[in-house]
Amino acid sequence: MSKLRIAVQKSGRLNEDSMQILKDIGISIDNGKDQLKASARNFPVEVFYLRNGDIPQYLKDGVVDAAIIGENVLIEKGNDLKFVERLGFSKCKVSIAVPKDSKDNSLKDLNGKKIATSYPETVKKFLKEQNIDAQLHIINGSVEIAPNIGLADGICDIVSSGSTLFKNGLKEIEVLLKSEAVLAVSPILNDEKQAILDTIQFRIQSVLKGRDSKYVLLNAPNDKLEDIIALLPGMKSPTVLPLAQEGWSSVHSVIPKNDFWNIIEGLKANGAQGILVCPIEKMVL
Ligand SMILES: Nc1ncnc2c1ncn2[C@@H]1O[C@H](COP(=O)(O)OP(=O)(O)OP(=O)(O)O)[C@@H](O)[C@H]1O
Ligand SMILES: O=P(O)(O)OC[C@H]1O[C@H](OP(=O)(O)OP(=O)(O)O)[C@H](O)[C@@H]1O
Ligand SMILES: [Mg+2]
Repeated sequence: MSKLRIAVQKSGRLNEDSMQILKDIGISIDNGKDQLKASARNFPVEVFYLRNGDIPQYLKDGVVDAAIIGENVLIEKGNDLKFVERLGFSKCKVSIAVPKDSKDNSLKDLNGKKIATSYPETVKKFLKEQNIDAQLHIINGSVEIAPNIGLADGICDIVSSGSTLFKNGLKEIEVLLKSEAVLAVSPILNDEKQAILDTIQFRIQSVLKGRDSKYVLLNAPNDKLEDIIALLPGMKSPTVLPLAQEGWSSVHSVIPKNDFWNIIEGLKANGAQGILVCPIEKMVL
């Protein structure tokens, strides 16, 4: 039986969350130190530990079948490579920034200027679309230092918290794209491997839905049940069970994590008591 070869970043910002998601979908890997390849014990998967920046080429060549990779790198080096799932971690932007006291305040001010970047293809495409003619200076790291040492007028690099820009006295003037870790796939996948990928994708979706939701249990006075139920979406609708105490019910439901506090405050305002909130490990619809 064939195995699906999945690439993950060997070390760096994506590694830990990538290994965690594989673990959460039930793929156990014996991860020996300095091992570049490992087989899962309980699933037809082989994991390859590679540099994030090298992964697009391996996908194109069919050397690996799938990969957990930053979307920004896929855009820069992936040409027509597709991804099948956004994974919700390593969120960042790719932005253009200039010294904060510079008179350049918008993209058009960079006409005829020099931009340092590790993302030349992304920047070239963007500048062309925007009709800006700037020169690129390609460097692999510490891009934010370039304007301070007279290497360039501006930079284009990853921005997350913004602290690297701040520390180097830079201001963001344009966001080219937003990125997060994605599950990318090789265009060369046979049916057997596609079936393994489908199973992995289904499991990942169950884990991600679980992470985005909370399970809520509460006691509700029966005369307020209608209002309380109206606040709770549930998977189909909330479960309502009578309590031993007359006039009260127990209500169970699933709520989206990002609306959590609003819903809880609404429940309390409608007389809900003993509200319990539990994490959901996996959610299979
Ligand atoms: N500060 C950040 N906050 C959030 N995500 C980030 C940040 N920096 C990088 N990323 C994301 O994580 C990915 C990996 O970044 P990291 O710095 O670990 O590796 P790298 O040096 O770009 O790659 P390689 O594995 O090729 O050495 C980036 O491509 C981007 O998608
Ligand atoms: O907005 P911030 O939260 O400051 O994050 C942005 C910084 O993070 C990344 O660098 P990293 O720390 O990965 O170092 P690297 O350049 O060696 O990859 C990126 O290249 C930026 O420099
Ligand atoms: Mg980095």
